Amino acid sequence: MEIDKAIGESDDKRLKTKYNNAIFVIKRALSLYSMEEVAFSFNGGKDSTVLLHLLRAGYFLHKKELSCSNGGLSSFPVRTIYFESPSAFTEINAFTYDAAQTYGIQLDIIRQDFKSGLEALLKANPIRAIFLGVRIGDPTAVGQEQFSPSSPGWPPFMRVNPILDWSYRDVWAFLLTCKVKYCSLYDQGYTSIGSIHDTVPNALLSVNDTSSKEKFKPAYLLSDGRLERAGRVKKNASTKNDVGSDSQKHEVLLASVIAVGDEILSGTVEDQLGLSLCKKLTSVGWSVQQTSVLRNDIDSVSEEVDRQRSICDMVFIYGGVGPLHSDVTLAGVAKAFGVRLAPDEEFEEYLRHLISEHCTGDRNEMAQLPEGITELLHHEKLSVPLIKCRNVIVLADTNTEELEKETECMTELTKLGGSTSLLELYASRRLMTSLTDVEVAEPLSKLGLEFPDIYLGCYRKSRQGPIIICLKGKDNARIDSAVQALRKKFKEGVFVDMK
Ligand SMILES: Cc1cc2nc3c(=O)[nH]c(=O)nc-3n(C[C@H](O)[C@H](O)[C@H](O)COP(=O)(O)O)c2cc1C
Ligand SMILES: Nc1ncnc2c1ncn2[C@@H]1O[C@H](COP(=O)(O)OP(=O)(O)OP(=O)(O)O)[C@@H](O)[C@H]1O
Ligand SMILES: [Mg+2]
Repeated sequence: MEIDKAIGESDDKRLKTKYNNAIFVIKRALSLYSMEEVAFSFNGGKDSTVLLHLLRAGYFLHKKELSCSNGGLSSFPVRTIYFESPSAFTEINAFTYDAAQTYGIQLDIIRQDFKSGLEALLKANPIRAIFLGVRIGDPTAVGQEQFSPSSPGWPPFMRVNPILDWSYRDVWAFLLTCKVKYCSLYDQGYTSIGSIHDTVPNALLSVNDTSSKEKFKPAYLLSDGRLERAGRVKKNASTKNDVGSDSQKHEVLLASVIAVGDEILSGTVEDQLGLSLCKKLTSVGWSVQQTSVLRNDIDSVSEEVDRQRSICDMVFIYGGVGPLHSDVTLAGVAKAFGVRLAPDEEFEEYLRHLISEHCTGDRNEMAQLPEGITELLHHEKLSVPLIKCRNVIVLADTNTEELEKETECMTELTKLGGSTSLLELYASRRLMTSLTDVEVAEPLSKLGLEFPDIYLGCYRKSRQGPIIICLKGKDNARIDSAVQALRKKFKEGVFVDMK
């Protein structure tokens, strides 16, 4: 078996030890569970590529011990699952499919989020253990051991993590020693690969080059493995420029509003907060790009937050914040940023004042916030500070009065020169006209070209009713000039100012 041979012939003692330990875990799992009861979660990343070859070797050695191996390994009998996502890199997809073909893997493609996909998988198959390429430095590895039952709220299975104790260096030592193929992105400076929305090449591997295109060294040259996730950042400017070129032009900030609540989806509760928030954001000149309602489910939250934070300036999320089992919003936000939830002493102090007598146990679950990315924004009118995780604001409101107060404070914090533009104030004006849409269409689009920095919106309240034109921009003077220019295009008096 070529993998076992390559490691056997290597002089790297550390790698040999790591390999032997991982093989031990794999053989143990293969003797505890039958072939039908195990699965391998493979995603084409470097860690799962390591695991693929360890499993091939481990299976071979396991069979050999049972003396039923004929010495070869033409197909790989462990059920292999791949959660394919539209936001995966094409190179990752291509490598995953390619590896499956090369090593005779029957790949089960799942196009659902992890949790729902696993639920369906376990319902249809007798799977009891799943091999994962999780390593101790991963945010999701916290608290895990080589054999760890799935977390509460997840379908029941054993997570088997044979390379839990492997370092970044061990991973590359293995892949290079065994001379196995890995995804091409790792040769282009990517060191840990998430979705296309949150992954860029690791700047620590950047090569200064005179040509205009930035070049990167391969991943195995990263000297400090602790920084492997340095490329897991929001593609801040570039993503937003790509998707929201409109917003750049109009200089209007883009917002996304996310509600979390099974009861909203089932129609049990009417979502008033979303409506109020959209009104408030629009009134201060923001453009709400999308509103969405999600289930109380960590993966649903993290996937949506991940998507929205890359295309909007600010994401506002509410619902699912608190101590209940269904309160998964903060965990979802943490996961979207690839960090863990960790106790926040400052926040805990506020909560202690607020709910001290209701606190049970020695740990306040509500005081766990996304680690390293959370900023607490204080305002004297708020009993608990606002939670801001980069460009995601987590609102703890339960009704519109609370929301009103919180958004007021956000606006004030900005006026006072707060750390970030939260609800930056914009100028806006609305005009009403009884002209037909055909009459206003062309002059309006010309106006848009003359005033690219002004957002122009149009709507009518009924099919026959008057048309309302909204102008939004950074200052009143610019809006006034645009209104004047519009008026000049028509007879006097056809546009009436609205309050
Ligand atoms: C097969 C499988 C099982 C998982 N089981 C759990 C689990 O029990 N608990 C949990 O919190 N996350 C679980 N996850 C989610 C992972 O912890 C993690 O979010 C995922 O691997 C994505 O990592 P990334 O965001 O760094 O790409 C599981 C994922 C997969 C693919
Ligand atoms: N989309 C997916 N489909 C199947 N398994 C997955 C998926 N995403 C993650 N996993 C499992 O979780 C493990 C950890 O994921 P993680 O992203 O940390 O590592 P990786 O993708 O193997 O390597 P890298 O850190 O370079 O991205 C993977 O090795 C794999 O077992
Ligand atoms: Mg990955």
